[in-house]
This record gives sequence, structure tokens and C-alpha cells, in this order.
Amino acid sequence: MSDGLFLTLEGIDGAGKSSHLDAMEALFKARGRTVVRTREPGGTPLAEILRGLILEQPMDPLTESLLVFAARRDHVVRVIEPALARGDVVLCDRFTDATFAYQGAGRDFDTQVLSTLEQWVQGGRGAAGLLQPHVTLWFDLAPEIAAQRLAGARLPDKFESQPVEFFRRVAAGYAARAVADAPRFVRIDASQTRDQVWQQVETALVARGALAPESGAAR
Ligand SMILES: Nc1ncnc2c1ncn2[C@@H]1O[C@H](COP(=O)(O)OP(=O)(O)O)[C@@H](O)[C@H]1O
Ligand SMILES: Cc1cn([C@H]2C[C@H](O)[C@@H](COP(=O)(O)OP(=O)(O)O)O2)c(=O)[nH]c1=O
Repeated sequence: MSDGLFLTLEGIDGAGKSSHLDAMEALFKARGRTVVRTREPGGTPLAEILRGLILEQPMDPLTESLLVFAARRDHVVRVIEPALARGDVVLCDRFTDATFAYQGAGRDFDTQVLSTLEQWVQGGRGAAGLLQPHVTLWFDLAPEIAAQRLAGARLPDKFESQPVEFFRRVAAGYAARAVADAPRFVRIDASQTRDQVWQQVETALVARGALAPESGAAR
């Protein structure tokens, strides 16, 4: 048995997730953990190629979902599962909740099909069941505020160019996922200042037992 930790960050574009990745990585490293920092879509050479297509090319929601899950399969098999088996911390910027939120709720695509793909890609582990994050930090922010934060911050990609109504649906999709799997989710009030958001992140990690005390360091 390993004590690998699979931690994901979720939320609409501009919610502020990425702003805390460096500090989270440092927090785990200070406790002697090896951190594999990764993202979706992406995380392997093949998945990064698929990411470019997903974020740039117009396509129908089924094609988008298949590509997202194809990228995820490569990522899971090549990076996430081996890292967890070694006992590492996998710090992943988005995972399958994003597919239910963006393709399912945002694009109004059939969530039964998404659940089937989820079983194919994250299943096949026998008694271990579906591969799911141990903890998911959900950065919850009103789409209007996220849009203000993103304005001028970077060149918008295919999703970031969507109207605010799209992000309202995506946000509702995240809320539904959080209700459906409440023990895994931690809601972060992302409307607060960066320092306050960080405090919430740190508190959540301690509360979920994800952070061993610093004195207990090296594993
Ligand atoms: N708590 C915050 N308050 C105000 N602006 C923020 C906050 N957190 C992040 N930002 C800014 O908002 C923008 C989006 O943040 P980012 O971390 O890239 O979001 P995400 O990764 O969720 O898309 C960036 O310009 C960032 O500097
Ligand atoms: C993982 C995933 C991401 N996405 C979208 C959400 C984001 O708009 C985009 C990439 O996410 P992200 O890495 O957060 O973008 P950025 O680096 O610009 O902050 O892909 C999906 O639509 N479905 C998915 O399953």
C-alpha cells in the first residue's frame, strides 16, 4: 500500500487556482514529500498535444469529451497512477470534475456518456474502484468577478472566450459535483483576497489530514 495523495484544483477560468500552485507545492516539499505537479488536459507529451487541439479547435461536445478523456487516460496511466504508487503527492490543475462542469453543464452534453467514459478511463482497478482525487479544492467565484480578473490578464483561449452564461452553467456544474461527492470536495471562497484564499487552502489541507506536521518530515 502507498500513501500517495491525489489532490486536484477546480473552478471556472479566472477563479484563481493557478495562483496558489507554487505555494502548495512548497508546502508539501517542506514536509519531505515528492510532488508531481501536473495539469489537465495535459500532463504527458501526447496529452499536451491533445490539449492544444481541445483549447484551440472548434468541435462538437462528443469529440471534445472523447479527446479530453483520451488525454486523461494517457495521463492516468503514465503519470498519475505511477506517482501515487510511489507515494508521491500528485498536485493536478483540473481533472474529471472539469469535464462534468465544462462539457456536461457548460456544453449541455450527456452526463451518462461522461460517466461511462469516466468508468473506462479511471476504472479497471478491481477492488480499488474508480481512480478519484482524495481531495478536490473547488475555487468558487461568481463568473462576473472571474471575467473581470481575466480581462487583460492573458489572451483568452476557446473556453475563456465563452460568454458569462456559459460560466454560470459551468459553475452550477461544479456545485452539483460538489454536492454529489461532498466528502471529497472543499469549497474555497475565491472572492476573498489572495492571502485569505491561501489561508483557506492551508486550513483545508490540514483539516483533510493532507499535511503531516513539519517535524514529521521525510518519508
Ligand atoms: N484572490 C484574488 N483576488 C484578485 N485577483 C486574483 C486573486 N487570485 C488570482 N487573481 C488574479 O486573477 C487572475 C486569474 O487567476 P489564475 O490563478 O490564473 O486563475 P485560474 O488558474 O483559476 O484560471 C490572475 O490575473 C490573478 O493574478
Ligand atoms: C480538464 C478539462 C479542462 N477543460 C477546460 C477548462 C479550461 O478552460 C481549459 C484549460 O484549463 P486551464 O489549464 O485552467 O487553463 P489556463 O492554463 O488557461 O488557466 O480547459 C475542459 O473543458 N474540460 C476538461 O475536462
